[in-house]
Amino acid sequence: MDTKVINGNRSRPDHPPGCFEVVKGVADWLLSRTDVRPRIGMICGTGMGSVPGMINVRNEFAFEDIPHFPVSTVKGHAGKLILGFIGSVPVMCMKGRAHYYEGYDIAQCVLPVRVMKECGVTHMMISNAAGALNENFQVGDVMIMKDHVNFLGLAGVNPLRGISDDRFGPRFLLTSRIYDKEMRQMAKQAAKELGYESQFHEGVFAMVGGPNFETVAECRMLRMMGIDTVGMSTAHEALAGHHCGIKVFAFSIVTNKCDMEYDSGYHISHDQILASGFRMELMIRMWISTIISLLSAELEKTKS
Ligand SMILES: O=P(O)(O)O[C@@H]1C[C@H](O)[C@@H](CO)O1
Ligand SMILES: Nc1nc2[nH]cnc2c(=O)[nH]1
Repeated sequence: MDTKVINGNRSRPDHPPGCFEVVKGVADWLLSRTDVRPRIGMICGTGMGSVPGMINVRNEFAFEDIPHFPVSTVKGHAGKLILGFIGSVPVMCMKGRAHYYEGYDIAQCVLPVRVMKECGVTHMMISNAAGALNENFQVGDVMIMKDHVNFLGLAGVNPLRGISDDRFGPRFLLTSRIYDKEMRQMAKQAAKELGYESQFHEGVFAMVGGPNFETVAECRMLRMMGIDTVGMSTAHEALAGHHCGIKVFAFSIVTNKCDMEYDSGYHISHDQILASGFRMELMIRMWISTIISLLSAELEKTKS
């Protein structure tokens, strides 16, 4: 059998999803088709639809045309990878994502993050649509993630599971500062400059597996744990990014409140979530554009 030795471990013969050789191969495939050498990576979930519109596009690829890339099957997730510039900043932007609940292995879900790193990305912005557990949050608000509870990761559904390859990062990863402090600071400054402060919060996100929305008892449990928003993406991507040394910034777009009462009659649907996200697109676009202006000065300092 044709096996390969990586760091003293014997890998499966078929190159498991997300192994270094596959990631490097995808990065080389992309870099040979573009002149853009990206510094900022973006994963645009629901509500971030207008952000790719800010990009001076050089190259655009459908996820299904990129070797090994997980393809999104969810309404509202366009499934395009864009390379180009926002101002003078070279970016690699995913318009949509593939979620774990769509049936992918968790390592396949984070393959794009590791590809970003191999393409030169140093800073990443990740968004999700989320339900608000914090009673002070309103639909239309944004929560900057200062931390997360990764229910999948805690249960072992973790992109760091399996053979440890030092070319990505360490076997045992410290995650107590997973969300970059300077980027969070810039995001808060940008919200202040734009006069959006009252709609912006900082808090704790929980990633659950989905695709169902939570029961009332689950919502109550999450809130008791000190969690502010809940969604079906992001934590695994942040983990993979932090693991390979990318500075990670992430936020929740509050598209609905979570149902805390049995007789509330409150109804949540994916279409409502898309509609809420759509209404926030302009504000998000202005905010992201301001953050990138603030970040570009820092990127200049570390230009190779
Ligand atoms: O990719 P995100 O997290 O923004 O997608 C949202 C959250 C769920 O996957 C789904 C629920 O409507 O859309
Ligand atoms: N799990 C979960 N994901 C969401 N995405 C958008 N809203 C929600 C929600 O209420 N729960």
